[in-house]
Parts: sequence; C-alpha cells; structure tokens
Amino acid sequence: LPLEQDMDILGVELATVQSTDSGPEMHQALQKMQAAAEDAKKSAPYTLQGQAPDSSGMKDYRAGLDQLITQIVVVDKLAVLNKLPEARTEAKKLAEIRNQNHKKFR
Ligand code: HEM
Repeated sequence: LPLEQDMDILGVELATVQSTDSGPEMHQALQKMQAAAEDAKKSAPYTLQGQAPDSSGMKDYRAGLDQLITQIVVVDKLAVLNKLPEARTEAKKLAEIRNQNHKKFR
C-alpha cells in the first residue's frame, strides 16, 4: 500500500487500541498495526525522496518502524493475556514513537 494508507491504518487502529475494553479487539487492532508498519518499510517518505534504499536516512526510517513493531509486540502480549490496564500503559509508548519519528521524517 502507499505509505499514507499504511499510516491511516496505524491511526485508526491505534484509536481502537487506546479505547477498547476487549482484549481480543485490542489484539486484532495490534495485528493490523503490525502489518501496516511492516508494509510501510517498503515505502520511502517524501522527505527522503531520491535517497538510496541503503542510505543512512532510509535505514533510520526503517529502524523507527522496527521500534514501533517491537512495542506493538509488547502491547500485544498484554492484550492476549487480557491485561488491559497494563496494555494501555504500554500503548502510550506507541504514540511517543509516532511523535519522535514524525518529527524526523514527516
Ligand atoms: C502508531 C504510530 C503512527 C501513527 C498512528 C501514524 C499516523 C500517521 C498519519 C495519520 C499520517 C498522515 C497520513 C496521510 O497523509 O493520510 C502519517 C504520516 C506520516 N508518517 Fe506516521 N504514524 C505512526 C508512526 C510512524 C512512524 C514510526 C514513522 C517513521 C518511521 C512514520 C512516518 C510518517 C511519514 C513519513 C508520514 C508522511 C507521509 C509521507 O511522507 O509519504 N509514522 N502518520
């Protein structure tokens, strides 16, 4: 998918993760987030257009998405255990990772 569509999915599903009272629903939203973040690694942001795929900028961009995926897995482990308060606390870091990377690449 185009990067904007992957980002839109991340936004919609993060809203579900933050608001749901259902462990299975949170898990499903996190799975969609993980797939969108993986797919986003195939794209290049406009701010890095023209840079080679192995440039330091592109490596940093993919590292940001890998950091997001690592945290998605952390939250998901709590969601499948139905530990929703703990999952919500860890989910705050997803928004922090978003903000840090938007400053760099958006
Ligand atoms: C939960 C995490 C994130 C959410 C909810 C999120 C959400 C969004 C949204 C809603 C947009 C606007 C899309 C549009 O124009 O329709 C956007 C744009 C963008 N995001 Fe994210 N984002 C997240 C994480 C990240 C990460 C980790 C990176 C980079 C490592 C990133 C890089 C970008 C870039 C580069 C754009 C501009 C689109 C472009 O250049 O083509 N985002 N994001």
